[in-house]
Amino acid sequence: MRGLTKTYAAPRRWRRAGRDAGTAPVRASDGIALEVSTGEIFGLLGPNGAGKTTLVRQLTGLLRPDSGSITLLGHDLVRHPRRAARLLAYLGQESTALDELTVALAVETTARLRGLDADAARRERDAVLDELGLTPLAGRPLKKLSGGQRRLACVAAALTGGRPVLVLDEPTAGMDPVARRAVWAAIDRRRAEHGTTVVLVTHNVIEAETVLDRVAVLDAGRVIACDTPGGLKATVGADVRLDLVWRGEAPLAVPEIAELYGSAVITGRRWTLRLPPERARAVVATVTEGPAFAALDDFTLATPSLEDVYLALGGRGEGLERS
Ligand SMILES: Nc1ncnc2c1ncn2[C@@H]1O[C@H](COP(=O)(O)OP(=O)(O)OP(=O)(O)O)[C@@H](O)[C@H]1O
Repeated sequence: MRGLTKTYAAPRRWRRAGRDAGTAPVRASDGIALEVSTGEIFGLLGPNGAGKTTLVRQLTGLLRPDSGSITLLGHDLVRHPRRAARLLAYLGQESTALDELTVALAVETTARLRGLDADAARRERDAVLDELGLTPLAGRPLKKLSGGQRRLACVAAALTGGRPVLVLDEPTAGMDPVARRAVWAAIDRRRAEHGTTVVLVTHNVIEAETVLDRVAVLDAGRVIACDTPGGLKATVGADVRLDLVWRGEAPLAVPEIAELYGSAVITGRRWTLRLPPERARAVVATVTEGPAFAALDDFTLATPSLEDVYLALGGRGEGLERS
């Protein structure tokens, strides 16, 4: 992608009414340039409204950019947007098209639509349902599943047909940890066995750190950083994060604790501190004995995460998931 821009006009009826709120056009892609290599698991990370879905809808040929170019496996997708459907599998945020079908039929039909013959489609259906732990739900209509189960069935459909590129918009949203891990493993396996390229939108920092080769951090339609998770983390330096959760009031009578008061980010009973490792060790020694320990409910010490990178780059951390 080169120089991609997309501006959403304010709805005409709002402009006519001359309302102030929401009448400004929104530049949802603001000169985006990204190169994703074959076989890469590439992530788009950012809070609500950062422009991730707008970007993947352009990549999948569903939304025309105002300017810029997109080349996918040698095809110009701005000039020929329909070619995207033959090259990639797209899992959008909402997938209601398959709702009336059973899980098995949804997967099998998708495989057939992607050109597999009847036998191959059935074999692939059985394999992917097994891989994602969906076999017990195979006969249930999607509309009668829980949100997480339905999402998992949609992932199963997206994985069928052996498309060389997968574009997945928050594939694990609403899933429990077992389902999430099954999805991450299935994605990883396709990359290892078939060199599949994956573009994955996520709010989930753990997902980003676990499965992504590289990640682009988006904010207000721009790429504000792009690197491996490790490379991004190295940019925030060696400080570690210490979270202290007090049972009630913080023990400010302990001088070492009172000293930290000014530099802590306080959320209810939780103090979050960013400290050099040496200093963090000294604070841990203080809080694990005497009156400070008596006042302590819980603590965690962690090396920098992508969340820290995101905050250091000026992103708003509240949109990110940490589980
Ligand atoms: N059809 C539309 N018309 C007008 N504005 C839109 C439209 N779709 C999105 N926007 C605006 O464009 C910006 C980017 O939206 P987009 O859906 O791409 O964000 P996102 O990063 O995918 O967010 P989320 O994490 O909530 O899915 C937002 O400010 C949004 O309000």
